Amino acid sequence: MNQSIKPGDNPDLTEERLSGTFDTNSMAAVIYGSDKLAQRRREISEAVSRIPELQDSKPCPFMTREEKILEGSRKSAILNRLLPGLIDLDSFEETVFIHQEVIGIEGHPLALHESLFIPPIATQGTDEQQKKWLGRAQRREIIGCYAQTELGHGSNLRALETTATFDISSQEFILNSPTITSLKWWPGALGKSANWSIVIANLIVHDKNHGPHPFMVQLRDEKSHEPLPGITVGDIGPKMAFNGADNGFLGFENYRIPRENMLMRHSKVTPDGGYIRPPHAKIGYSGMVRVRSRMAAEQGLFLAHALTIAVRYSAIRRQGYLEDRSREVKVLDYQTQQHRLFPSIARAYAFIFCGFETIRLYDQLLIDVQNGNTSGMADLHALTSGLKSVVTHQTGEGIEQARMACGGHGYSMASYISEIYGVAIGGCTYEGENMVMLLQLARYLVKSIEMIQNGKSKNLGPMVAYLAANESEIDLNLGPNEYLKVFQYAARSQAWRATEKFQKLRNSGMSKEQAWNQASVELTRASRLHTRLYIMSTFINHVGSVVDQKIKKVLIDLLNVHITYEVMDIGIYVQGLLSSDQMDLIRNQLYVSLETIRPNAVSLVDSFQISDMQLRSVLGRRDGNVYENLFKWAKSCPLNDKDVLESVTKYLKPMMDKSKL
Ligand SMILES: CC/C=C\C/C=C\C/C=C\C/C=C\C/C=C\C/C=C\CCC(=O)SCCNC(=O)CCNC(=O)[C@H](O)C(C)(C)COP(=O)(O)OP(=O)(O)OC[C@H]1O[C@@H](n2cnc3c(N)ncnc32)[C@H](O)[C@@H]1OP(=O)(O)O
Ligand SMILES: Cc1cc2nc3c(=O)[nH]c(=O)nc-3n(C[C@H](O)[C@H](O)[C@H](O)COP(=O)(O)OP(=O)(O)OC[C@H]3O[C@@H](n4cnc5c(N)ncnc54)[C@H](O)[C@@H]3O)c2cc1C
Repeated sequence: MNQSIKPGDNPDLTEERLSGTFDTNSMAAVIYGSDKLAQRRREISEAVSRIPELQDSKPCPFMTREEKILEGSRKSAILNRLLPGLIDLDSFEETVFIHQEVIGIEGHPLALHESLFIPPIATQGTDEQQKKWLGRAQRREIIGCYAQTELGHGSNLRALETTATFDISSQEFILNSPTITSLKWWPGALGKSANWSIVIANLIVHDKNHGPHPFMVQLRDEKSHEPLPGITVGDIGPKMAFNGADNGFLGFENYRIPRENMLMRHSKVTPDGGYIRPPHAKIGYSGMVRVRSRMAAEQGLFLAHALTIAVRYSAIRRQGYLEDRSREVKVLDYQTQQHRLFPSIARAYAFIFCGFETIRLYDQLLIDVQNGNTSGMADLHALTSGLKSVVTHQTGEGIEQARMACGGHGYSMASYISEIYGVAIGGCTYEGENMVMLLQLARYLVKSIEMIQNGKSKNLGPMVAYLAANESEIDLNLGPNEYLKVFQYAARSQAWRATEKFQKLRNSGMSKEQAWNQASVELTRASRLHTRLYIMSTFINHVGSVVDQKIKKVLIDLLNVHITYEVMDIGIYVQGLLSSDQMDLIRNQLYVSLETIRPNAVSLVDSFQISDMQLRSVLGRRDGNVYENLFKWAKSCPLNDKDVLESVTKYLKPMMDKSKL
């Protein structure tokens, strides 16, 4: 049963919901990992909807940037007061969820406090440092951000220029931004809101540069909020989206902090200027791995937002005819519309399933690292580097298709899809530019193939074991596991092709760096295929583990959309494996699977259970009453406050008057 049906809804949408074959609350439990977690989301949405001061003061598209920041701060402050009665304060998921519900996706002053400021203190701070700052941060007595990227460098962390020089005599670090390009640039909440920051700076002791390390740095006076002497700070200006956040710039001039402000759980500077190395050279990068490990689920949900809007709207939008000339059809009945939307629904489910898996893997790694075992770091770094890149890219594509699927109204901010798109595609850049991260995964793939070449296949981890197989024929009776083999073939042959290209260039006498650069397009292709294979295999395993038979049936239908679409999409890589007859068969299976999923399309997006408040879309309203509300929305546009604007009285009217003879 679809739990979204209510009296007064658009009958076309009710019809869709009645045709669903499964219970949407049960599907939500599978999406979010348990009935309890799904139920908590519903309870929080319900509780928030009853609190008048948490409602939007006006639609976000009608707000200026200053109003967005003000509104985000107003709601953050109210939430901080109300949170203990609304959520489990120890749950990061609930904290993120309630902020997104109440404030939305356009960013706010605390958006990075929970995800980038608190975690480094908790994982890289010593027990004393945690005692000093963690409680204050959690109670929000201080607001923090994460300042790593600089005007001149974001990707290449080795080239960061900010310095933290240890002064033994005063037992302080002296922070400096020696050049214009060394200004910190981009950190969210830095511009106007944060008064503390984790700052990544090159640690210099006795004239030796030990590379980037994290420091706790106070930026603003805790009473006046004025920048402290030696600090230059401000907002970097409007962005493509995410304008409720104040991304900022930051410079230091001989700014001193106590020795105890370097986060010293792993690397240490002793009072006499001794340097103690961390147990793994890249342990300081683990905050980034944490965020990347959460991005697949986060992005899957961005895609889910856009699809909820586009699928619901496509079910109430009637345009053109099929057989019956007496009534126009729902645009959702067109095969092209289904082909545009349904594979993305499948991807959204796949990304969320994968995303919860990588969050679990990260949590396990954290425990291992705290116990001194860093052996899993390289694997998770490679996995999350590829996953964040593929998922953000495909999410962006899917959201843009969802916008176009809504025709003209998709282009209006009333659909809200452009904001979702703008925020989501930021993910292609932040936490590691996608190409750069694909190349990180490629290093891992090349190393794996080199192990095979050196006769050490048995040392390969489970995620790359397929690289050593030798599949060259596929059974025509294609089930999920055969599709997986097709994908393995594609990923494997591309990984070998790219590696061999790199090796050939090396053998021709080229330097490692040049050879890598000349092979890099092929290498990024290998990384994408490897990651898409991982997503597919996680999806298959997840569906296999579902117990509720009605849910399992529809997930198998969705999986069929996914695997057929994905294999068609990589046709060029499987030409040596599949005949044109086999490709035709797969193409037809895709069309059949689109038809099979059609009656459940609305129920599948309803199962994401994204409330109207969170969706902030006139087109995507749960009740489907779009047209009257679009008219209401347009009338409430501030431009319509007056019939005759100054633009007319001051310029257009005099121009027209002058033109009259
Ligand atoms: C309360 C409110 C809560 C929630 C808010 C609610 C609603 C919000 C709604 C929506 C949110 C939406 C959007 C969010 C908005 C904003 C964005 C958020 C965050 C963005 C933050 C940032 O962007 S922070 C900056 C991130 N920067 C980067 O990612 C930089 C990328 N570069 C790098 O990571 C590195 O430079 C590098 C990895 C590319 C290269 O590093 P390096 O040169 O040092 O290494 P090498 O390439 O030489 O590699 C050497 C070997 O090291 C291995 N390696 C590298 N990294 C790691 C690692 N992390 N772990 C393990 N191993 C690693 C590498 O593989 C090499 O190994 P070899 O064996 O091959 O030698
Ligand atoms: C919305 C948003 C929020 C952000 N929030 C934060 C934050 O809170 N804190 C923070 O510190 N930073 C933040 N950032 C910054 C972000 O992390 C960086 O912008 C990102 O890591 C990319 O670095 P870059 O800007 O230097 O890109 P560049 O590296 O300059 O990328 C430009 C081009 O060069 C290519 N390129 C670069 N290096 C290589 C290479 N080795 N091989 C091949 N191609 C390469 C890239 O692929 C890209 O096409 C944020 C950015 C955005 C957009």
